[in-house]
Amino acid sequence: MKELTLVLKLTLLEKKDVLIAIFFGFLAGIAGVALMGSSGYLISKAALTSQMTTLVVMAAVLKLFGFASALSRYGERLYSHRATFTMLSHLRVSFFERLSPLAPRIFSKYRSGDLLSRIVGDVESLQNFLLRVFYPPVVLGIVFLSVVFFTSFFSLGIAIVIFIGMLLTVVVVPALFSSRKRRMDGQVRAQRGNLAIESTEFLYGFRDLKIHQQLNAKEQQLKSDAAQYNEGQRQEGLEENLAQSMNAFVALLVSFFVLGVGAYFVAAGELDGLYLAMLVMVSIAAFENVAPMAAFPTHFEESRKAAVRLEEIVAEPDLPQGSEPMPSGPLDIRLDKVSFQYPNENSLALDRISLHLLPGTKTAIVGPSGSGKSTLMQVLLSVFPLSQGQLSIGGIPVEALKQEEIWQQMNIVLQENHFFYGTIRSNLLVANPLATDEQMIDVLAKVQLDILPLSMTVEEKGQNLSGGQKQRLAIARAMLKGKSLWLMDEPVSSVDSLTGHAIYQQMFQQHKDDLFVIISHDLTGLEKMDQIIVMEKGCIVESGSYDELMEKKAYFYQLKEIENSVFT
Ligand SMILES: Nc1ncnc2c1ncn2[C@@H]1O[C@H](COP(=O)(O)OP(=O)(O)OP(=O)(O)O)[C@@H](O)[C@H]1O
Repeated sequence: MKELTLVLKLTLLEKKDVLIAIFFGFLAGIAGVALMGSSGYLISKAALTSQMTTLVVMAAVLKLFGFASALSRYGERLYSHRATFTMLSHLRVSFFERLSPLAPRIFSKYRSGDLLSRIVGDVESLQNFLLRVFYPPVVLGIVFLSVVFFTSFFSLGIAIVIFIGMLLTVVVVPALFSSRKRRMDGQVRAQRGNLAIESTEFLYGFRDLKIHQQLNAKEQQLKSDAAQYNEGQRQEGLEENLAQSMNAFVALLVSFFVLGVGAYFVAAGELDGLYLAMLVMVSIAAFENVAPMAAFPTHFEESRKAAVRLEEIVAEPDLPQGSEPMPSGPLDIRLDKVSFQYPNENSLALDRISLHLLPGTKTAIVGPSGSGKSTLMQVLLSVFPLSQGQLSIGGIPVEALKQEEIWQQMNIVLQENHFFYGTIRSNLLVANPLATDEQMIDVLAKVQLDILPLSMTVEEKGQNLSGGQKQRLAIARAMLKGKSLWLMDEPVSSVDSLTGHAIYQQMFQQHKDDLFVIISHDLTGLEKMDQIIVMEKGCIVESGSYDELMEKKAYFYQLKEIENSVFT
């Protein structure tokens, strides 16, 4: 139950609706029982009396109970569903708020299909929490206790039979089916997750699967996963029907028992025969609503598992966040023996990196593939928590700063940049919502992209732009942001070298006082950089200006020699 605390708390935010739903649920249940009971009484009374007025009054009362039952059921449905959907919206908002800070790291742990299945499927499953787990037992319990109390005035024996029947149908039968269900439920949930994972991979990788002629094989796999999931759901449905039928059967047996015991008491002179039909009808009506209780363990287990699966995603400790404001003025970045290890990896991706990056300087980070350059960039962006060491910006440790404030101060261009469906204008406004058309045209010109009109449509993920155009649009976006810390990971790798160098020249000339950190595979043009950091296997193996490193004739010099030999 502990796992459902958050859902319960969010449900109780709509306390008023929940209480009204319980009240109407009780009213509908008790009116239904009263309707059946009074009809039983009316039948007996009609057989024994010829007094018309009594019969007319009884018939009117019957009608009243009928109306009351229907209206109360409507009220119950209205308020319980309103409370449920409001709770779901609270849950989605609270889940999203906790998920969004984890977004940069989340895919190292979960596949997107799995995330989708959890976010959509599990949140959806929790709609059953109020409707089938929380309030029906409360309503049923109150209705049953009222019925037991009422029948005890006529016959204690019958009241005890109904009470035992209640224990059987509300507790014993559901408990018998719950362990079978628990086993089955785990399988169906895994099958659903699997299907979601395979479907998203199929969609993401459609082009590559087609190129490599693997589409049919993957399609077959998907069909077999879907068939397994369908079969699992079918079995689950059968099991649920079996449990409900069993419960209805036990309820009917109890009503027969009430009839038998009642008849015995009438024969023994312990019960007035006038009330026998009424008590049997009361019992039938009270047990009428009990069949869905067989599904209670199913829904309880489903809600519990859904809550656990959702909590698993967001339970990951968030990065420590402080509240210190970002210092104003030029900012420096200092790394002091910073190490970083990816979760579930054995070796360090960054090993005791120490660096001091000053305002007004340009630093290039170079090194072979897999040496840790992008990881260093992610650490500078404070996306990952450090395994060891300290990172400070403007003299303040990053743990003391708010993550959003850190990003607020940075012009960031990553290897892969996202473009939204919209226009060039709307994609530029992401960086600076207040930018004017003139400013946007100006930055487009600086990255030599002014042939693209601001109103041009950008398709999803920028599919209608070339690789180089996307990179230049990302740089234009960073320029528009206009902050003093520039972090760029291979920003012009898909741009021809002439245009790439012209863009760098523009940036460096226009932003002389800013701090630039640029990851580059390309070793040409690094003469303009103030500092070059050479990385290998997560360590800094060399650093210095271009001339210093060339003079040293060590690692960087050798890389340069290899590059020259390849291109000459
Ligand atoms: N999300 C991740 N989870 C686990 N290990 C990772 C992850 N990302 C990178 N690594 C590992 O960390 C090491 C450094 O990778 P990184 O991407 O920083 O290298 P890089 O120098 O930027 O490479 P490239 O030049 O090819 O982009 C590599 O061994 C890589 O396998």
